[in-house]
Formats: sequence, structure tokens, C-alpha cells
Amino acid sequence: MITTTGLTKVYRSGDRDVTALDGVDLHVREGEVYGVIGQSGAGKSTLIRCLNLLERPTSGTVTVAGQELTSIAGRGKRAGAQLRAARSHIGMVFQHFNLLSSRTVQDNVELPLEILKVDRRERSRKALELLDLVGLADKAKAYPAQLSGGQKQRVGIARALAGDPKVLLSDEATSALDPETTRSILTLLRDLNRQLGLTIVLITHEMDVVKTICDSAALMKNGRVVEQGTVAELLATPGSELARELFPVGGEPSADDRTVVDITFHGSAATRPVISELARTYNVDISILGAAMDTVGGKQIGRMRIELPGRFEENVVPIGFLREQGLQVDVADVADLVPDTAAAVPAPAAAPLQKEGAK
Ligand SMILES: Nc1ncnc2c1ncn2[C@@H]1O[C@H](COP(=O)(O)OP(=O)(O)OP(=O)(O)O)[C@@H](O)[C@H]1O
Repeated sequence: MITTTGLTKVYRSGDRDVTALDGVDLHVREGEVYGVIGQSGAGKSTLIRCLNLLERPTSGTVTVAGQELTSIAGRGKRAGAQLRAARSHIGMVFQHFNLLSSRTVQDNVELPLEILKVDRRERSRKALELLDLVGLADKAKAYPAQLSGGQKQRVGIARALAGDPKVLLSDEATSALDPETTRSILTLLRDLNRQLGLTIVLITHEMDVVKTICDSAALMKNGRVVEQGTVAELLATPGSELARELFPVGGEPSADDRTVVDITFHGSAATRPVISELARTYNVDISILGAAMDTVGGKQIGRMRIELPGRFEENVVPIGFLREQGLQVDVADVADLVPDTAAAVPAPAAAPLQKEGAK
């Protein structure tokens, strides 16, 4: 549904250039909820704004629903009309809602339809239908100031859907909301994705958002996408930072002559008794050091850190057994995990994906 190739954006800031996007190749499949995560300044906002050409990329291409937007050249009248038409298939939701305070809720939702020159009756019909869809049928005549944050975002979502978009872009849509309201907005986005077959790209700095509704995710750093794929693919990728952030498992070994193994379960492997099979088959004592089980995009996924007696060389066969079961198995470096040794040689800390402050 969305493909970018070599997407690059360089801003001129005073007398220096800032490369906000540095050759981004993104692939978003039709009907998926795709999360882009990264720290403040990683280039997430720039990426999402380039997807509907709110921001003109310096180079590279953007193709949405088969149409290459970046080939609609220039800023003339004709290019403007073409771009408006293409953009009507792409809705956008903003962190601070961007509602017009002087207009009623219904008139805010009708705004994109006015721009598309839809007649008044049809505009009104469509706006009321969308307000019903987002659960605000009774607020049509209210003004934004009379609404809660969550209700304002519902209006923002209804407005974004006015042009019957195939794609919805969400720029930190929940980061101004409290946790409960965040959950209700994420549920609404998930329902819209399923009911309307809407493809959703959302940018966020919260791993919980990815965990709650995303089928796929990309991690951005310094203007580049450093990891991307379905959540299951990421979990199956050795050393994936996103997988580690999604399912952090801690736990230190009881001594340094132990083997520590991180196991990722998904699909049918999540429900098989592999640990007890391992213990029985190899008559080995297994300690569970840490574990996290969760449901991601409706699928059960989990990670577990176990400890086996003896060093790695003594555990090659049991580890091979786990791999044969189709599990993702990563052998941890015990020297990094034992506190005394780790203090002498500090492991690089995984930077928390937190916003460092509002822009
Ligand atoms: N209009 C602009 N002019 C100059 N530099 C800009 C502009 N917009 C963004 N940048 C720079 O581009 C880089 C990427 O910014 P961007 O807003 O895309 O990051 P982000 O990941 O969305 O961050 P945040 O989570 O804080 O919103 C940053 O270094 C930023 O300072």
C-alpha cells in the first residue's frame, strides 16, 4: 500500500544542513497497522509528513496505493489539484488534534469535503455517519472547547476519514492523552482498521502502542530505518532491538559457570511444553530467570530467559534441541550478566525509547 525508496530529506537550518531522513525504504502492506518508533529527533514526523507530501522529500520516491506521489511534480495549479486528489486517499491525525475552534464538531468533519467541493447535503450526511462511527453522534453541534481530549481526537479521526481514505497516518495521536483514553483511541483505530480495511501508519515513541495494535513495526535512528518487519519476523531476528524492547526479559545467572539462553516463543511453539520436554529428555535442571508472555496483534508471543548448569560447551545438545523445536534461541554472554563482571566491562545500555521533550 505504501512504498518509499531512498527517501531523503535535508533541511537547511541556518548555515548547516540537517539530514532528517537518510535513504528510507519503507514497505507497508495493505490492511496492516504499521508502527514507526524511535527517539526524539529520529525523523519520524518528517517521514510521516513526506508520506503525504506535506513535506517535499529532497530525493527518493513515495508510492501510495499504486500512485507515485513524488512524480506529481511542481507546485503549479495543476500539480496542486492532482496532489489534492491523491491526498484525499490519505487521512491524517495529529497529536494536538488541529481542530478549528470556531467551527462545530460537524463543521470540522465537513471541512475536507468542502475542499473536495462535495455538496452540502452529502457533506452533512457523511459527517454525521462518521461521527456515529467514532461514537460522537450526540456531539455534532458542540464546539471543540466543550470536548475532552479523547473526544477531540475522535473528531480528528472522523475528519481524517471524510475523504474515504485507504491510508490513515497518525502522528503521535495518543501522546497528549491519559492512559485510559489512549487505550480507547487505539481500540477505535484497530476497529477502523478491521471494519474498513484501512491501512494505518502510526508514529509513536511508546513501545506499548506498538504492542497494543501494530502488525508490523520499524525502528528509526538518525533518519534511517534500522529494523522493520512484522512483529513475528522481528521476534525471530537474532539481536533485534525492537524485539528486546517489546519483550524485555531480565534475570541474572546464579554463577558464572552457567549457560543462559533467551528463548522466543510464537505461533504454535507458544503453547507446547518445550521446557518440560527439555528437562525430561536431557535430565537437566532448568531455572527460569525471567519471562514475559503477551498477545501482540491477537497472537500469543513470549520470551523466557533460562539457566542451564554448566558452560555453553556442555549444553550444545540441549540448545540444539530447543532450536529443532522451531524456537528462536539466543545464547547470552554470561560475562555481561553476572553483576561483578558486568561492572568491570559494562554492556552497552539499551537506550530507552522515550521522548526527550516536546518540540
Ligand atoms: N523544519 C525543519 N527545519 C530544520 N530542521 C528540522 C525541521 N524539522 C525537523 N528538523 C530536524 O530533523 C530531525 C528529525 O526531526 P523529526 O521531527 O522528524 O523527528 P521525530 O523523530 O519526529 O522527533 P519527535 O519525536 O521529537 O517528534 C531533527 O534533527 C530536527 O531537528
